[in-house]
Amino acid sequence: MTKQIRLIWHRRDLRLHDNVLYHQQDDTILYSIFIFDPAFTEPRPSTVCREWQTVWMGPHALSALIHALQSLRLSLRERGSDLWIRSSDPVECITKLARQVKATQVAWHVEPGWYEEQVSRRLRLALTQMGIEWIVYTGCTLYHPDDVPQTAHEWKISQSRKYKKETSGMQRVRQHSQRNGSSLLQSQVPPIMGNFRTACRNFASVRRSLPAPVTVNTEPTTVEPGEIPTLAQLLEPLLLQQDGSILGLRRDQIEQLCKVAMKRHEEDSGCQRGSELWALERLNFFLQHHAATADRSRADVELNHSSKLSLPLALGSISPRVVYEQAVLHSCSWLISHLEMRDFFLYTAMQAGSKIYRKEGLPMRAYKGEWFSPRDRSEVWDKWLSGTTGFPLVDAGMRELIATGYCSNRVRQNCASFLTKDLEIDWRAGADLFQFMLEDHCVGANWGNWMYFSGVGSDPKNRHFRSISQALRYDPTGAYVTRWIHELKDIDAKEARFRPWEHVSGWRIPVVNPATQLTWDDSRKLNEQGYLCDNE
Ligand SMILES: Cc1cc2nc3c(=O)[nH]c(=O)nc-3n(C[C@H](O)[C@H](O)[C@H](O)COP(=O)(O)OP(=O)(O)OC[C@H]3O[C@@H](n4cnc5c(N)ncnc54)[C@H](O)[C@@H]3O)c2cc1C
Repeated sequence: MTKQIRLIWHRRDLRLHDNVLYHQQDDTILYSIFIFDPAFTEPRPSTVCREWQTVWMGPHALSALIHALQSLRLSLRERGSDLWIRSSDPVECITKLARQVKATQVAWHVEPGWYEEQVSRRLRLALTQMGIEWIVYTGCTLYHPDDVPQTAHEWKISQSRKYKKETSGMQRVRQHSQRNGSSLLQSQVPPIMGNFRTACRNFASVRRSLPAPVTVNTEPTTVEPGEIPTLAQLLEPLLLQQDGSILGLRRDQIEQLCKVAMKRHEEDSGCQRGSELWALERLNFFLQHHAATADRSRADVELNHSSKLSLPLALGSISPRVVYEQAVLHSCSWLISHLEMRDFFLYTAMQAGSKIYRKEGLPMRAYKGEWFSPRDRSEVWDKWLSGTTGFPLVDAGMRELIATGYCSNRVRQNCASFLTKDLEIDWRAGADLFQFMLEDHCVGANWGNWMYFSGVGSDPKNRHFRSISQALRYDPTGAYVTRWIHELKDIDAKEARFRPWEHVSGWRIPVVNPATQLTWDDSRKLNEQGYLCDNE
């Protein structure tokens, strides 16, 4: 029998635990590679307007990626293998390397996203022509695509409360199928998130996670391992850009963002934030000490009010199934619900392909509003992205995002609602900017949530957040906004944290009428008593 040689192409699956690519017949020789695709670090046309460019992986995301790769390489070296690193087009690189090591198979994971699927498709074609076997698995979701309903009928019946998994038997037949050549599912997933989650829960079971391999069977080669680029090297193309060309950002804004990310990168190099080891420790720490008392209504999650696992989940340095298993052990049901929510957006992205980038989105019903191009509203666009709209919750969120690449779900929702429903700017500008800024960017979660909160996604309620009322409810002491808005630091009046234009001399004029940022009840309260905070 010919010796099996498998080349493993790592994408957003930067882990050894629960990684099916490392589970093969014992005598298969394994080689692993990660490729920096220039498409992710070099400017590309933005989704929102022709004149602007964007960069898919911004400084914060690149910083975490480097940590995750350093850690994965070390783990592979400890197991007798290595992680090869290259910077080039993945298809050219893999086909060349496959020839060089005489690979009989190339294996990789599905990644939601149109471009990501196109690269996967090109590679499948090239390998088929070369007569090399290819194997594509799905490892990013909680529920495996082979286990969820496959037909419109199955989706429908499994949404019913009366549906009984044990009596159906439909899903058991598919339980052990692993191979999945295309990331597209066979039938349309339900457009409403709640229906999707109920159907998955009723119909499918979460597969048991796989252990990390103790050793990785490999053989010496003449292949150069390659260096992991430094953050400074990866940021070079970005820093060469002209003023305003990247999503309208000024050069000084880009330089500042890179400076902040470089500083954080150094600070985080000890713990290797985003890596597999960091993620597993974070999961245990959070579940043991904080999950039971986390107040998930907070805009401010600084004190462990949420898991902060979005970064390793986006990089694939932690498996959603491992998070699930630990959440079950600690009876943390809300965390499981959030993983299901994540699945909904990933499945939608896998299914919709390039449609998630359309202005009209994937609406439940046609969107009736008007959107302006951010170029036509460049002044307010700049105020929104730099955190100077005058509204503390939105401004704090954007400033936290710039400083860390992260802000809580509540804050992201408010920033998205404000841009699209108050400033009436095309939602895709916001999604492009978040893609560039977020450390935890994930195509499905980012583009899906943006569609959802701008009214062209799967939100049946078409929510419009009133940012002052939201702040009163979710940041009632104003602790969050004072942390990020230094102009509010020395102001004692609590009311000023919600309506600073009334209390802080020289405060910028808010970009929209403040009355639009209050619910009807809060508006009445303000009119009647002249203030919003009860203790003043
Ligand atoms: C406009 C907008 C853009 C977003 N972009 C992204 C993105 O690019 N990447 C990303 O991972 N999340 C995104 N989210 C979802 C959410 O804000 C983050 O996942 C969450 O804030 C991460 O914090 P956490 O890990 O502490 O979450 P927890 O509350 O602890 O939740 C656990 C995990 O569940 C998943 N999750 C939770 N909420 C959502 C959600 N609404 N949608 C999808 N997954 C969810 C995440 O993987 C998260 O790590 C976005 C939300 C909005 C409103």
